[in-house]
Amino acid sequence: MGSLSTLRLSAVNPGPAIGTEQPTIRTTTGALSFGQGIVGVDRGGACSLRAAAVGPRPSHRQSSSSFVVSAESMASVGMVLQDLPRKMASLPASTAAAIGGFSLLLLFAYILKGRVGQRQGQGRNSNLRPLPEVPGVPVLGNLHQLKEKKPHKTFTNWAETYGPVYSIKTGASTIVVLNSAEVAKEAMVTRYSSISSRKLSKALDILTSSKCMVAMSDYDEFHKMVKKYILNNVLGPSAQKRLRGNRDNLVENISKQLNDFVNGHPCEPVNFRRFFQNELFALSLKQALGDEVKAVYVEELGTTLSKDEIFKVLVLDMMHGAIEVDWRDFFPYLQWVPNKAWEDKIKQYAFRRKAVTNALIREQKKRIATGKDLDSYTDFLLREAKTLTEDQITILVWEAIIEAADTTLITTEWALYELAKNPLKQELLYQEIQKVCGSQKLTEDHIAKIPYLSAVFHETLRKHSPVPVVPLRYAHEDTELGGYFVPAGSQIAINIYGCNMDKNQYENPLDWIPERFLDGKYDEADLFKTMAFGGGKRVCAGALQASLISCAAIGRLVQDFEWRLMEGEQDNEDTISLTTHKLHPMLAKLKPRRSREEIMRPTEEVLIR
Ligand code: HEM
Repeated sequence: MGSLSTLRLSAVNPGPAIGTEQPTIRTTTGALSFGQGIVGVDRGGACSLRAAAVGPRPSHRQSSSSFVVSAESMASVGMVLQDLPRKMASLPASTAAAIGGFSLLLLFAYILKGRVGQRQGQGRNSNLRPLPEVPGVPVLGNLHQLKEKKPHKTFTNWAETYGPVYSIKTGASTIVVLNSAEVAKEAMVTRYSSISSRKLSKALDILTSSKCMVAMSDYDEFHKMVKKYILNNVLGPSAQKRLRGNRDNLVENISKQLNDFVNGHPCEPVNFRRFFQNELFALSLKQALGDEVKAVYVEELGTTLSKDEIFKVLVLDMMHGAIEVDWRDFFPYLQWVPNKAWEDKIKQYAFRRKAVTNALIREQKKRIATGKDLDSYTDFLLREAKTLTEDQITILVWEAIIEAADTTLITTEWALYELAKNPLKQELLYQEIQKVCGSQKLTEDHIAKIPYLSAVFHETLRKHSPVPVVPLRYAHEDTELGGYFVPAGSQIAINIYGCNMDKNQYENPLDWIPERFLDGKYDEADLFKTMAFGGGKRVCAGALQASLISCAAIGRLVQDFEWRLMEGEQDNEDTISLTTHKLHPMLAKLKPRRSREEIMRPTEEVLIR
């Protein structure tokens, strides 16, 4: 999919939730509240995050085949662009010559198109202002200015000059970039009916099997159905309650492993990511499949893969695949130029992902055939999702795995980094924890009683927004944003990082100050204080799980250990990848605050609530 011709306009038909169980969370009345946008707000302020129904749009995916990718792993077009100049340089000579021969023609077409476009835009809606444009060069537009690896930062810098809403050109495409919470909210909520679809890069089209997953689909019947499935079975409040044991085990295991490591290697720094990543991946497999996975035989590859190798195929390789550049994305009129090596590479990623996910599902089918049912997404999909094809089930199971395995890690690592860097704030958090927990081990039951813990979590999401740019949306009809005219065919980049760095919204936005969320402006239970989870009908389905895991882990690991950064780690804040992975894993020195026996003893039943 992904071609314009398949987009259909559909009138918004606001309706009740569609049996989808969405987290019910109190929302703030503060400036960042999406109120009626995300959902309906009741009089008491309780806000249930329901996806309102939109007029039916036929699903084109019922028979599509098998490729996927995660929302978090495909955030920004700018990241995709980072490699473009290198890729162009490595083109075969014949291709390069063909492109060179076309450049004059393209230049002419570009100028002509720009003029006509301007006239059309003004003619169509003369009441609205034209968008400010970041000056670029003919043909490339602003592509050459997005070479560096952090487009969200470039976008934020441009906002200083051009304001919170402006347009850029990436080759032949126009992208409207939004950098303030107010205008982002307008795009996600008020104007959603005009910009509810996505136009994917070639790589993403292959890897998502033409938008065949919750996070990458257009807002249609398929999306509503599969979002309901994932919420009811994995991510909604009831499912999270049922799956609580997995999260408790994760926190318990990490604390014990860190303690063993510190006792066994007292002089070595701790690479927290190594422990957390492993446990988080185990949890994501358990939630998706029901069983623990140590290894799996993959018939199509003729080999048995270990858990680490499965992680590589299902998570790491797919992240790389998602940012592979096909320069033809920016110059659709050059689609005819072959790029076979590139296509083969992406298809290979997709093939391996499908083979491994199918092997994992096959194991569960064997289990189910013995009469052993488990509370898992796979069990549900195989049993109940009769309208889905086998390939679609493969993709949806894979989606649940990759989405759980990445962004929660990023948030937790950055939070512990900030706490290790700020000993006074860490001490404050520790004191708050002890006041509430005493000699009990901190669990999820304590989180609501420790506002400073929640403030640490939200301030980390704000400063280190794990998905810095929302996967691009697409305006399928003329619309407006921030009082500017936005022509049909524009792509919309919501720069979450830019919104969270807005000086009008946050004082000293570059500083990490959890206290800013304790000043009474924000409802403590509001999961959406910052823009980090997006908003509106496409709000992150995993926000509840991410906050439970991250808060419980941060709290417990500060309760059990004193964290200090290793020498030289103070300003090690560089990021990599589409999500804001810390480029260098945090290296910390840990000092246990309790005896080994205390850390190893099982967690007590907690009777708070
Ligand atoms: C701190 C952690 C996380 C952050 C910051 C985050 C952020 C986001 C953002 C910004 C979006 C895009 C919203 C849009 O397109 O407007 C999104 C979508 C989504 N996320 Fe997350 N996410 C996190 C964790 C998770 C987890 C743990 C899961 C699942 C296990 C998950 C599942 C999803 C799904 C299914 C969607 C698509 C929702 C839709 O299109 O309707 N996320 N997330």
